[in-house]
Amino acid sequence: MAHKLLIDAGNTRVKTALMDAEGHLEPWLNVAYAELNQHTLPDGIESVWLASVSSQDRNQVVEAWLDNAKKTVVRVVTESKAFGVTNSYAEFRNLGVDRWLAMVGAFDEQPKATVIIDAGTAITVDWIDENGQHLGGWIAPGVHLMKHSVINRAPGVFVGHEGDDHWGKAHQLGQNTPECLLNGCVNAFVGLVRQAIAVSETELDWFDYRILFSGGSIPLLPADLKRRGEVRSELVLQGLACYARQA
Ligand SMILES: Nc1ncnc2c1ncn2[C@@H]1O[C@H](COP(=O)(O)OP(=O)(O)O)[C@@H](O)[C@H]1O
Ligand SMILES: CC(C)(COP(=O)(O)O)[C@@H](O)C(=O)NCCC(=O)O
Ligand SMILES: [K+]
Repeated sequence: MAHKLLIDAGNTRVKTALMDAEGHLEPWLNVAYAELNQHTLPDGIESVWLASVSSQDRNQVVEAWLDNAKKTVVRVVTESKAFGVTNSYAEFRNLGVDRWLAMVGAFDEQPKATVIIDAGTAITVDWIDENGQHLGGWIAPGVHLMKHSVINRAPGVFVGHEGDDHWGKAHQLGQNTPECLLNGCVNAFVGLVRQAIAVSETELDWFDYRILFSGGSIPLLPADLKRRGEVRSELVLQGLACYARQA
C-alpha cells in the first residue's frame, strides 16, 4: 500500500510517522540521528514530507538516509497563515517550523484556545486562540541543555558523575551537588509550565482552553501537572499530515 513518510527532524532526535492512503498516521521511528541508518525505509513509500529545525550536519544525515531510497522530499516551511492558523511573527519565516506545525496539528485536531508546550532540546511554549491566531510564545533551554550549560561553565559541579544519565525529580530537594543540579533543572522546567498556565489564566483570562504537551522531557513533569493537559507526542507529525493530505 502506498504510504507517505513524515519526518520531524528536531535538534536532538528524528521522529517519523507513516501516513496511509486514507490519511491515517502511524508513528514509526523516534531515534537519535546516529541511529537512523540502522533502519530501512518500508516498501511502497510514495513521498517524503520533512520538517527540520536542525543543523546542516544533521540535515545531511537525514538526506543521506533518504538518498539511498531515491525518494523525492517535500520540505515543509513555516507560513504566515494556513489550515486556519495565523502566525504572530512579523517575520513569519523566523518561527521554527516545528512550532508552526505543532500549532497546525493542534488546531486541526480541535479548533480551540490552546497552549502547546514542547519540551525537547529547547522548551517552547505557544499560545493560539480559538480563532487560530497565534498570540506568541516562549523559547527556553531544555532540561538537558540547562544541566550542560551549568556543567560547561562550572565543570566542578559534576566531577565523577559524567556518566550519570538519570534525571532529576519534580518537587524534590537535592542533598549533594549532582542531585541539586539535576533537581534544579527539572524544577525550572516544572516552574515554566506552571507559569505558562498562570499567564493563560491571569493575563489572557482563559478558562476554557487546552494544554498540550509534547517532547522528550514530558515524562519529567509531576502527575498533577500532566493531568492538567494532554500528552500529544506526535503534534508536529500531525501538522505535517495536514500538508501531506492536501497534496
Ligand atoms: N525518558 C526521558 N526523560 C526525560 N527526558 C528525556 C527522556 N528521553 C529523552 N529525554 C530528553 O528529550 C530530549 C529530546 O526530545 P525531543 O522532543 O525529541 O527533542 P528535539 O525535538 O529537540 O529533537 C533530549 O534532550 C533528552 O534530554
Ligand atoms: C526553538 C527551536 C530551537 C526548538 O527546537 P527543538 O527543541 O524542537 O529541537 C526551534 O523551533 C527553532 O529553531 N526555532 C526558530 C526560532 C523561533 O522559533 O523563533
Ligand atoms: K521544543
